Amino acid sequence: EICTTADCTQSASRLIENMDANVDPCDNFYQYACGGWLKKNIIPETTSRYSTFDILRDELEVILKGVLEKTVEGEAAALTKAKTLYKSCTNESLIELRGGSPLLDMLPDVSEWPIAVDNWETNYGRTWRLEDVIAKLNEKYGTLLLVNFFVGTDDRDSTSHIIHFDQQTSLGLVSRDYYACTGPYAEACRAYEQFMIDLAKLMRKDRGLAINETRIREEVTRVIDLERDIANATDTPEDRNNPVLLYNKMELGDLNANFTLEVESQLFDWSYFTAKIMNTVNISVPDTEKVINYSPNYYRRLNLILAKYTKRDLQNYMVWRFAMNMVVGLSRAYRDTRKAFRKALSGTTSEAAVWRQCALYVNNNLENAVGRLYVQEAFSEKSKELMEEMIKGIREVFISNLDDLTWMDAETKKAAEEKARAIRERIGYSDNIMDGEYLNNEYKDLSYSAEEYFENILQNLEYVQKKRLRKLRVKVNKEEWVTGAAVVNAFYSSSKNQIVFPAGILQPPFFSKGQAKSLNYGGIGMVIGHEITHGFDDNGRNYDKDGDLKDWWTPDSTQRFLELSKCIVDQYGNFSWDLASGLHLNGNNTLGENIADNGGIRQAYQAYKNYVKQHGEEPPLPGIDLSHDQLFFLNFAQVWCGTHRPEQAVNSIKVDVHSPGKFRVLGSLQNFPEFAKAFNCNKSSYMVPDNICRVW
Ligand SMILES: O=C(O)CCC(=O)N[C@@H](CC(=O)O)Cc1ccc(-c2cccc(Cl)c2)cc1
Ligand SMILES: [Zn+2]
Repeated sequence: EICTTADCTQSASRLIENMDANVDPCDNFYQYACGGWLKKNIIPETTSRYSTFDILRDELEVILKGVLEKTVEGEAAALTKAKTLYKSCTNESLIELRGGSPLLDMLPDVSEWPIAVDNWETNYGRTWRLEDVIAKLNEKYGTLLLVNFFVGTDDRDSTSHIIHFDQQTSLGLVSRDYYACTGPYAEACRAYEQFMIDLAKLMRKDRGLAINETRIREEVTRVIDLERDIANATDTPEDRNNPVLLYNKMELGDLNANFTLEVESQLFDWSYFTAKIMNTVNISVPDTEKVINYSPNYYRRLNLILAKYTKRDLQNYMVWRFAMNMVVGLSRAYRDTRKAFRKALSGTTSEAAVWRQCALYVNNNLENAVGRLYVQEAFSEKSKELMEEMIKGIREVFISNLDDLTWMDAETKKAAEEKARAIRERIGYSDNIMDGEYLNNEYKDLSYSAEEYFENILQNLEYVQKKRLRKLRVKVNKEEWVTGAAVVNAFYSSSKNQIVFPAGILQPPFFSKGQAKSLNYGGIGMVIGHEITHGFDDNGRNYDKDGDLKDWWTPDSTQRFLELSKCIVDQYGNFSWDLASGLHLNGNNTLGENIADNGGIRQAYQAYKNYVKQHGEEPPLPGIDLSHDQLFFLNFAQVWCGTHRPEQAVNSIKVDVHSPGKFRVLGSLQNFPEFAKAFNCNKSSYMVPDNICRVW
């Protein structure tokens, strides 16, 4: 009784197409699962990473294009706004006509870019204050530089918001390693420098100003030296992976006392700076205000750096960081200054189609309006209850697995179970987005012009910042979703102790109500287990069931957790990635994701076996001679059939907390004996290492 429904037929052919049955699954299961896909697919020139997962996102963008281009009479105002924003973004001829003016006209608002004007000292330098520029770029342009001020959830009181001072977390180049400018980073540095030179020249030309190439190069060199110093002043991700150590609570007034910052003998006034930002949302902040300082050492190092540079250098740097991101909203000449830089960082030789960029932009900025359009078009309600059943089963497996853990004592197990039971789930989309009133209210302060894309971008930048800053005196809304619905991804929030599965990921190969359960459990089941396990990874484990940073572990269980995690750090750190010129994965920075992957596969598989025990074996799939146990692993692996451009590989190995797909598949299967059993792999094969790692 082979299953010959459309779903079974389609999934069977997809599985067969992607695999390479000539490869021994015990030698290299990734090659076995994806060999067919790798033979058939070439990365498009417009993308830096191409995989089954990325193709789902590309397909989602096609759906967004359809719904954003469609005019619907009498629709909610919020939906029309999304379509207007999209139209302004795709209005290429008008954007071309406007050249660089939209950017050139607003630079005075941030005290101008010295490199692109004459007499900057006279017109701006004299009254210039570092606090003013950092504050303006923050509260109005969403550009957080030098002093990274933001309002966020209080780690130790997840119902409240609090002001945070952090190190600069965004750099012009990908990460601090790039500033070595040698080896794989040389081209990126060169292209970054040329990008700044070309933009400065273009702006001076458009302003009818003389161009002194030597002068420009000198200033550009100083800007990059400054940024390199800033990068080297930041704490590394390894230094920042323990949220307990990051949590330095103090009073605003203490910052002036303990963290001196001085520019050309001008003292940075932290209270004045905070007021400059918070006054824009009418919130007064006294010197006794409690704040969190995530990076005291960075601020101490920063002062030494500021002593080496002038106001002009700092201004050149800050406006550059803003301007470099704004060229995407301008004419071809301005976008072209960024081409070589984009190639050096991602490997792409051409921009994505404009409609794609615009669909992505509108979805990122109006996620609830676009989410509504997407859900109406592509989501089936039936998915919700099936997901609830799967989540229930996988949660139970996580909890029953606690009994097997010899390394955790009873007291900690009890707390772990309570936290697992307390995890709240969000599936598909928030009901709010289906309520026109709610949606219109969320976007009531936004109004777009179909002819002014650049101004629309500025409006969005300010809107997002003000919305965040206004939260300071407001309680955290734990019901709020941490993501839009039109998103191919899933999430765990440690402060909300919440797992989220947006509509966008509830589709094949992850999930389909008509596809075999073995495929659903190997797909979305794995993701469900992954998200649950995030609550217990090296970061999530520090938060209790209410999402507060509170230690619920006995010292002994903590000690054992760290020992077992070390096994995973070493295992993934041993993977060398050919696409990234042989660089090894960073076992520390990817630990949380690797723990989540290793937990997820185990929980999903066991939940599947429980399902089969209860409902009986499923009928075989047509044309593929594999058991459903084997199909579970095959579908699991095929999520990550894909490849990266070398530039992107170097980029992601530095900043992505996820290991590259191939190693996520290989690493988690090597640690899971049930895989070896399903494929009868013997002890000596690559997929069956001598010692395996296990945490959850
Ligand atoms: O876009 C990216 O590169 C990140 C995607 C990403 O991992 N998102 C996760 C978001 C998060 O981390 O909680 C959600 C997720 C997606 C796929 C898988 C999965 C499926 C099959 C096999 C393996 Cl080894 C892993 C596990 C988790
Ligand atoms: Zn994850």
